[in-house]
Amino acid sequence: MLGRCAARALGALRGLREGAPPARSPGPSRRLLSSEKVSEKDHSLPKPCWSKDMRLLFDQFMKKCEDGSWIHLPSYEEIATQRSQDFPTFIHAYFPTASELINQEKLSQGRLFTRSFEDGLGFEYVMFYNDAEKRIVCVFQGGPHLQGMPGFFHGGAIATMIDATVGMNAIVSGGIVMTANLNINFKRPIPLCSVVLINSQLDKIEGRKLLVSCNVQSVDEKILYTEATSLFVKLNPEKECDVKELVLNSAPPA
Ligand SMILES: CCCCC/C=C\C/C=C\CCCCCCCC(=O)SCCNC(=O)CCNC(=O)[C@H](O)C(C)(C)COP(=O)(O)OP(=O)(O)OC[C@H]1O[C@@H](n2cnc3c(N)ncnc32)[C@H](O)[C@@H]1OP(=O)(O)O
Repeated sequence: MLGRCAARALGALRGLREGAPPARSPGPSRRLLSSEKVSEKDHSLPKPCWSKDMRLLFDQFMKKCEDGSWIHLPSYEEIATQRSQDFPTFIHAYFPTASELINQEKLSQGRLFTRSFEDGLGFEYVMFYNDAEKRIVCVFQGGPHLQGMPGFFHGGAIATMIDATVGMNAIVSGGIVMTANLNINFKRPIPLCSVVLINSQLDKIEGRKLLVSCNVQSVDEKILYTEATSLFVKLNPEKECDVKELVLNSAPPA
């Protein structure tokens, strides 16, 4: 049985994408621009650009999902709740001072950074969650536009995927969190366009703080490329209940 946070985060991930209507149609505070083209594609499913290693690992983990011990996490270009009319309310509740600085039009163009590249050129990845072990494994295939030193991934690209993986682990365990601290040891350079496994583990929850660690390994687990520890902090707990209800429970329009 999934915990409340995990169930809600998974609901938010799947939410509006499975045929369910949005909480309310976009109102004056959240009009879609004509230039907006949001793909509804679940990017965590096999694509022609995925390598043999990536497909093999995807199949292996999907097999592990059959008994329910692992869960495949879908992934879209924007989080489901971002389209809700209530999203600006959500932003304001959590970031009362910063919300004035956010341009609503630009917000409506927001895309998840890791899903904003053309297929195969940037971040191709799929995550699997094990609730009993509080683990998330990310199978990551980086594309040629993530180059740093010629022939290798840019450290910032690796940091991004680590943040996304440990961040997802913290979200499913803690709800709405932000990265407070991320420490990375780059031990070996990662060859460009290779597939790696990012193994993350929730180590501890101390009040609002969640500590998550991870390593990045080659698919045969023989090379340890990177190790990281992170601290996530749950946001604004006093306001969490009502805002979470508002944003995450997508009630159909009356
Ligand atoms: C909307 C619905 C969501 C559903 C999601 C569903 C799907 C998601 C799909 C995709 C998501 C992909 C995942 C991506 C993850 C990426 C995450 C990020 O990159 S976040 C961006 C980078 N981070 C930031 O910008 C954060 C900036 N910092 C802050 O906003 C604040 O500092 C804070 C982290 C929020 C903490 O501030 P706050 O006032 O709330 O807390 P305190 O300062 O009082 O601290 C609390 C506690 O923590 C300790 N702390 C804080 N910071 C640090 C630190 N850097 N190092 C060590 N300790 C720290 C502090 O000492 C306090 O401790 P204690 O209570 O013991 O005193």
